[in-house]
Amino acid sequence: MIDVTDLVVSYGTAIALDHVTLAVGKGEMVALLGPNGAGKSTLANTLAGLLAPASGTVSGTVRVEGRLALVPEGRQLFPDMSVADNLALGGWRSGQRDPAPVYELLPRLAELAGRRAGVLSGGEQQMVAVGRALMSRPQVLVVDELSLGLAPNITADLAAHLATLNREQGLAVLLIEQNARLAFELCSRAYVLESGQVRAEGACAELADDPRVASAYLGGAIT
Ligand SMILES: Nc1ncnc2c1ncn2[C@@H]1O[C@H](COP(=O)(O)OP(=O)(O)OP(=O)(O)O)[C@@H](O)[C@H]1O
Repeated sequence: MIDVTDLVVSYGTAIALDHVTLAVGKGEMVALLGPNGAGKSTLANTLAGLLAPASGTVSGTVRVEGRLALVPEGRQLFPDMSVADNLALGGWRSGQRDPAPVYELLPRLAELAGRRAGVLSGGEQQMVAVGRALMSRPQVLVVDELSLGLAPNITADLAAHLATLNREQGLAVLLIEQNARLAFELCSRAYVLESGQVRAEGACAELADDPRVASAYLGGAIT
């Protein structure tokens, strides 16, 4: 669903992604781990076509099959708009107006529909961000830091929703996370990005035993 080959993205002279190659197959859940500044959001934004041409230069190949939707870092909701209107914006490009399928998956959103997004809790806002992405009926979802600022039980609840979508609807997911434990629970494969380079990749079960990866979880450099 996602095929990235030799991707280089730089901001002026600063290289954010340095010859990155990665893939997400049909129905796969794949994790992308890495410390702050590794280039994770740059990759997410490149995949979603959000990289402003003026801010970055790009080379390499990015191929996406089907519709890709992004749950951006920090949710990026419109705080003064209602939950229903935030969801509607997610369906704007695909012409999908009916939120019923999203309410069916995330029933709490139906209860929150009339509330202003800005007054919701962090977990509720993240649920809106996930719901908004699902409004476009994507075949592949890129989630940039699901767990950011959320309590573990809220994160686990949202993660369970993603796992259900993957299992029941074959939604492919690229889960960008700093919480490696969560990523390894959900995903079968992972990549570790550091300083813009893929420094480790493989099955989560194997990566979890790799001391270099353990060091990356703690924010240290991979040697
Ligand atoms: N618009 C921009 N202009 C200049 N430099 C940028 C821009 N966006 C990101 N960078 C730089 O590119 C590098 C990668 O940033 P990016 O946000 O992709 O990392 P990240 O892994 O998502 O980090 P975090 O986990 O902290 O969100 C960083 O050094 C960052 O300072």
